[in-house]
Amino acid sequence: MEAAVQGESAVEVQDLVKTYPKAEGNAVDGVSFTIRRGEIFGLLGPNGAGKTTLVGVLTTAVQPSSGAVRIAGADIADALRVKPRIAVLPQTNNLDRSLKAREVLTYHAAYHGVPKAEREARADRLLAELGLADRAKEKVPRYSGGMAQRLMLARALMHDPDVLFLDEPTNNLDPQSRYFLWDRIRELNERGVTIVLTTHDMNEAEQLCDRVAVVDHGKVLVLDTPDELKKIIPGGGLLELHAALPGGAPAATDAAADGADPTLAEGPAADLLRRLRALDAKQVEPLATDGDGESGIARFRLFSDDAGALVPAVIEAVAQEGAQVRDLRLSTPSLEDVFIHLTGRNLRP
Ligand SMILES: Nc1ncnc2c1ncn2[C@@H]1O[C@H](COP(=O)(O)OP(=O)(O)OP(=O)(O)O)[C@@H](O)[C@H]1O
Repeated sequence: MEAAVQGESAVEVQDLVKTYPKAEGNAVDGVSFTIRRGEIFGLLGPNGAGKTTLVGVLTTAVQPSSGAVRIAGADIADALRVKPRIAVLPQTNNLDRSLKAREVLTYHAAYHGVPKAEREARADRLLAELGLADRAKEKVPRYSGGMAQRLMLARALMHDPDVLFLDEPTNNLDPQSRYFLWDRIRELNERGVTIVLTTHDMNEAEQLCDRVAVVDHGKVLVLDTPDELKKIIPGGGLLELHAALPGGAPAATDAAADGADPTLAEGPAADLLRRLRALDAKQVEPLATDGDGESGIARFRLFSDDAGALVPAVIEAVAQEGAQVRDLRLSTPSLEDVFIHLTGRNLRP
């Protein structure tokens, strides 16, 4: 290994910009950050935020417009040096359907110049580790979606990369396959592989990632550990209220779901929201409402350092509106709360 590889940084991104021809604005808009060697790094962002473009640049698939990127010490412009250091687990199955599973692995390693004895041994080890040993001689089309995903992960590891990019790796997997993949990702990381994980699954990011970057409109909005990011939310505690409204008609919170200011709307949900906002919480948020108009259930979240202390006043506010408490839960903000807090609720194109 070269000296640079042994340094602290697996990925260094400086002032990176990517502008697509004829596009409005930059898909990646002046981004700088560092991914440390040996960490599991999460990339979160709404659709169109720029994650795919960013990962495309980091994996040499997309040409940057300006800025600098180094992967394991090598300049991204030097693809011949970068490519052997990285591997990508794509979101869609791009396995060669004419091959048997084990051939997928050995051919890939041969392409990367791994000596024969080593690639044979590595293929057997990876097939065993990924639970595919007894299906190694089957052709790719006979593989289920979950098996294909594991085979693609094995393929990605055949040339022993320093940095592994995973693009929504558990999208469309059943819970068993998801947990299995999470365990393998952790094991790989313990063996020293740096992982860059793009995901829309906030729980996955929270479970796996040492640090997370939230990207939107081509910029990194925040970058920190999941625990630190949760401190962004005003108030360290969360109280979630579900209340059955008098006469249903939860118009106010429907309006909120569309991005309108619910305080402008009329109706029992808006009245209750106003009462809750008068309490000693740092922030009160209406959520989308369940209901059939007859018995609408309005849902609210109150953020406060001491959310438990709000319980009596919340119950009283509900009673004063002639509503009924259906559920009242205390918790701490999740990464999803942070994500919504930073990127909003509006649908992206
Ligand atoms: N080849 C392209 N040509 C022009 N514009 C593009 C191209 N690829 C992406 N874009 C635009 O660049 C912006 C960022 O897109 P990108 O696919 O990188 O976002 P993303 O965060 O990966 O989204 P998703 O979560 O939906 O995959 C979007 O506005 C998108 O429309």
